[in-house]
Amino acid sequence: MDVTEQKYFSTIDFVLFVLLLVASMAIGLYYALSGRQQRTTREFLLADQSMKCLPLSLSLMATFQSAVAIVGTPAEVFTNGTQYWFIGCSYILGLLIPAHIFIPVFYRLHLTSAYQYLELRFCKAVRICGTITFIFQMIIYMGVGIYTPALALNAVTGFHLWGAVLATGLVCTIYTALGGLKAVIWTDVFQTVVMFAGQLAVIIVGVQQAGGLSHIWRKVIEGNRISGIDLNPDPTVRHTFWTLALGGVFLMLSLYGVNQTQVQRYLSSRTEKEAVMSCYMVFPCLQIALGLSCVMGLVMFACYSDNSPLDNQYITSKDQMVLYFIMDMLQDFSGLPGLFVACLFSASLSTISSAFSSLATVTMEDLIKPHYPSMVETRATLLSKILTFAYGLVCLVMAYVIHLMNGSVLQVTLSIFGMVGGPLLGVFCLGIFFPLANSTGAVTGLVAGLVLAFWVGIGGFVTQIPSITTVSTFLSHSVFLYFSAFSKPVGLYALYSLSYMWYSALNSSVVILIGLIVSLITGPMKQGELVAGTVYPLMDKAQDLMQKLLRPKSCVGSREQRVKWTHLPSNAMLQYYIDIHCSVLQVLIALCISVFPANWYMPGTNKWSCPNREKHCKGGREKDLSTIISGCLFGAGNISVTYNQKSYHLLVGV
Ligand SMILES: O=C(O)CCCC[C@@H]1SC[C@@H]2NC(=O)N[C@@H]21
Ligand code: NA
Repeated sequence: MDVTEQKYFSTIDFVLFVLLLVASMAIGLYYALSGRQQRTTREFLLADQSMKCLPLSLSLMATFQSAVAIVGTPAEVFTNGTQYWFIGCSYILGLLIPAHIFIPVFYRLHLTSAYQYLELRFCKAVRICGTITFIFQMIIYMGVGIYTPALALNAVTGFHLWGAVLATGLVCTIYTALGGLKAVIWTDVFQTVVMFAGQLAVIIVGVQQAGGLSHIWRKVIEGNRISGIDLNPDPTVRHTFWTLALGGVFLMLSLYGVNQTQVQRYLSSRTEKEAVMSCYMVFPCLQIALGLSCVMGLVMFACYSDNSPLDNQYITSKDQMVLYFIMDMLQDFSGLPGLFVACLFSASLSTISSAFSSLATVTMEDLIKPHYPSMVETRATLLSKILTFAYGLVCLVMAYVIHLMNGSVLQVTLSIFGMVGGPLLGVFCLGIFFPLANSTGAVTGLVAGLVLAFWVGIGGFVTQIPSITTVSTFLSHSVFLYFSAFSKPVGLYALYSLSYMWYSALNSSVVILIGLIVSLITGPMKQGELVAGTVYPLMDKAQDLMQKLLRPKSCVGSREQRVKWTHLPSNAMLQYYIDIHCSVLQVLIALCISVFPANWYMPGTNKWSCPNREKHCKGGREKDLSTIISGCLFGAGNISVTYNQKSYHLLVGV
């Protein structure tokens, strides 16, 4: 970044940033000194199982909303348009399945660590593999999480890079190590408020600075940044409706279904019902967070579409775009840059603190306690605190490693989730949905899934690097050039060019497939061998649901079966909630289809019609029959309200 363009922090900006760190530390210390001073592991690691659904839902959302999303999503929208916004469609199934399948299974087994489930269902080896895989995933993720905001801040305001990393890392480690999960959850709540406030303030002022909504809308339409629904089924296309809405479901399940950081929060809630409700309440929070960062990307595009700071070399990577936008457009509003930086670091702190506490929990519960069963509580808690501190230092080292890599932080992060979280999701699904799966199958599947994941993930990464350094990449590159002559990557290159949004789906499916095959070969589990409660009766539940749908009057299933599963939110409300969600989604999709210009994939003709880029395409906007049908299908939102056992269907055709 050239010196003339260097922007500096005003005093009030700096004060706001320091205030955030002090407030976070204060909340952490409050919980360290209040209550029973975090004396037992149940209190330190599970917040005494006293959490209510509101703070839980904000903490659940904050955990996987780090500076990566705050910086990476606007950069994604600025560069590629709003296609990424469709990942919001994956939040419905991505939260409903955890709420009604994973939470009931984990909560009723009274676990502390999600990986205890793997020992109950399979054996200790599977649990250890799962724990180590999780530790690996979260250490990398923490590195990205702590490095991203410091890098962005340094690049634009000259703020000392490692000073910011150290400040964040130390503050976070101290309040997490002292205050435990309760401190982490309440600081997450505070930091979520700062995150939303910061983004909203910047958008409001940014819209005004960019010349108002109508001007922004015109620039964005001209720049074709409002991407409609891209129904292209090709899995190698980076972002399509399918890679985001479907591939995204697997990504969400790996995070909100089986990731220890979230499972620990579900287990820290007072009752199972509170945990389910907190999962439901995450949905609007995630949609707001996604919407705010996408809108910020559009506002940025309206400001810089004709003179992008990337082109004039003011910044080196597109992930610095957001900070540049803040310092360039909002420089005169002293305090606003400071508020946004506080928002950025809130995102970072809330994620890293959650990662620390979950890492300390699994290390304690899965790797240490089994070897020292007679360890007294106070020593175990002290050890957990020391572990938290140790992970803090590991995180700083990881930040340096990330410093050496380069590339879009959002894509790197989601790829890591897919490569590591995907196989973990697979082994949990193998255990929960397939009673015949045995331990050999689980271990083989997990290892095979991880090997494939890294092969495809790194292969995909390598084949995208333009600079050819070693012979092997040279070979792969020249081979790639050879294949690309056919305009469609084939064989290995089809695998390498798979969209990173499919990694979670591919890897979890491979783990399940291999796990089942190996289990069948080595002798499947007998029904009697299963530990009660470790398998979700998918078939009976599906049968129940079908019967309920077909015969709404009669209450299906025997009394104890209904008791077993119906203490979740009452069926009527649940039914209502699900219907409203699906209907709203369908109407939304129909609106997108009918309102926004879209690239239509003409199945069978391998042709595209691109409506508002007349200059490029011949025939203007012709929509083929299948698209119209899909539009109507999506459009017919059927809002069915179930009220005291009678259901009223309101057919909304768009
Ligand atoms: O921001 C991060 O730290 C990670 C990137 C976002 C992770 C996924 S994307 C889908 C879901 N929505 C979120 O806000 N986070 C998760
Ligand atoms: Na966060």
